[in-house]
Amino acid sequence: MDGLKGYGAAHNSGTLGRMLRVLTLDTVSAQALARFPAGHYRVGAAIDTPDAILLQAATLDPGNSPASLKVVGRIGTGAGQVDVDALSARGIPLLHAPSANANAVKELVLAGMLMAARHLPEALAHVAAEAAEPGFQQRLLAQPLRFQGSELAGRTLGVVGLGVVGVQVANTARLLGMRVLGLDPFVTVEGAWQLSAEVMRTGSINELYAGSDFVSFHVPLNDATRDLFNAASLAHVRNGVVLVNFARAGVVSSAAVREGLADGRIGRYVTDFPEPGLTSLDGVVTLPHLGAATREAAAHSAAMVIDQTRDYLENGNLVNAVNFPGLRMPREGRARLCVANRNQPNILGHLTQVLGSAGVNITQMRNASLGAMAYTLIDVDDDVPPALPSAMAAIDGVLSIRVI
Ligand SMILES: NC(=O)c1ccc[n+]([C@@H]2O[C@H](COP(=O)([O-])OP(=O)(O)OC[C@H]3O[C@@H](n4cnc5c(N)ncnc54)[C@H](O)[C@@H]3O)[C@@H](O)[C@H]2O)c1
Ligand SMILES: O=C(O)CC[C@@H](O)C(=O)O
Repeated sequence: MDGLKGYGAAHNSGTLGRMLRVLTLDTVSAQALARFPAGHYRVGAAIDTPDAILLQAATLDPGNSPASLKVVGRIGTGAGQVDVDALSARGIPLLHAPSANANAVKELVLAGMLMAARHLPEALAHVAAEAAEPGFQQRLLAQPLRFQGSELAGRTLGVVGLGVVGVQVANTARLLGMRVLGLDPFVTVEGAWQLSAEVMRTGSINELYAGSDFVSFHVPLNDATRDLFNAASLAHVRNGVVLVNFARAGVVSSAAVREGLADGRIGRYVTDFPEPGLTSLDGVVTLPHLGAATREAAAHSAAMVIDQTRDYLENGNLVNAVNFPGLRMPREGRARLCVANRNQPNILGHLTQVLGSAGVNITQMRNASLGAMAYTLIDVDDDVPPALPSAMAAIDGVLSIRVI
């Protein structure tokens, strides 16, 4: 049976009139879970027929998940181990917390720059090696300039990608007295508003390389950004540049890093992603993907995802979905219809026709699309007749429908 489009499955009449059920597949802090009001939600690791699933690293096979499921919240950034296409096909949004870890990443990027500028990995290794032998204090203190480094203030940082992390890195580097060059051909209005006016825009990535002592990458990995830094980039960098990569391993070509380190055009490569053939090289500082690994990022992320999950279940509002557009509408009227559908012609026409035929008057309506997916909120003045949701669910392209 296609329980997903049927009235009794994807349609959830009277969401607020009954206890909502949230299954947690990973540990979520009790403090964050307290954001679900106890009188209205049952939350736990052994909840059957859940309305929502919360997870962080757990794998979710949407094909095997319950018909009652209406939304999945991922405590983190991006889809993690979730099959997004399979969720989309069921009209189920996957919510995440894209900005919750930005401060954590920014702080570690700065730590990475300081590690490189002050030769901290070598200094720490030296202390550890010396400490095994007697008299180490005198020997260590007798060589104050052995690890002489340079300060960040006065140096130039190039930031590639001015999204939530890149903007924070750029702004904080300015506060530390660095000159900052930025590049992002697709910067959002929000990103531009957040960015310090003292960050200088560059016209091309090679111009950014040519002017920077440090280059930090903050772009997503996709076909356009794979090997964004490559062998040809080496011709443009300042001699001894420090490359910082907390984005994804594939954004910086490991072959180009090896070549640049060998002839000194790259002074250091600081990365959050261990890679065979790179991690053991002199000049490479590798962290084990620690960028977002703070208690604060986990707490912000859980709080954001829980609030968004509640807003979706209680009001149908969609905020930070990986697979559906954002859409919010203040509540009006007696009931709200929430329709997830494919982005194809005339679905709205069919929906309004079904409503009109049932004599139900629309108070207000909003629709938005993202790629192949669309989402529609319809507030109505009248009670929704019991047969109406199944009539809507039968429209070609409608993936799920709820009445709340
Ligand atoms: N190390 C970690 O733990 C960690 C944590 C969070 C994010 N990340 C990585 O960092 C990346 C950036 O994170 P974010 O939250 O700032 O993402 P974001 O989506 O807010 O920002 C990415 C920015 O890159 C820009 N961009 C895309 N293609 C570009 C190109 N070719 N040149 C220049 N700019 C380009 C986009 O316009 C956007 O502004 C993520 O995609 C992820 O891969 C890593
Ligand atoms: O949320 C996550 O799983 C990690 C997010 C972050 O570390 C990333 O690398 O994008």
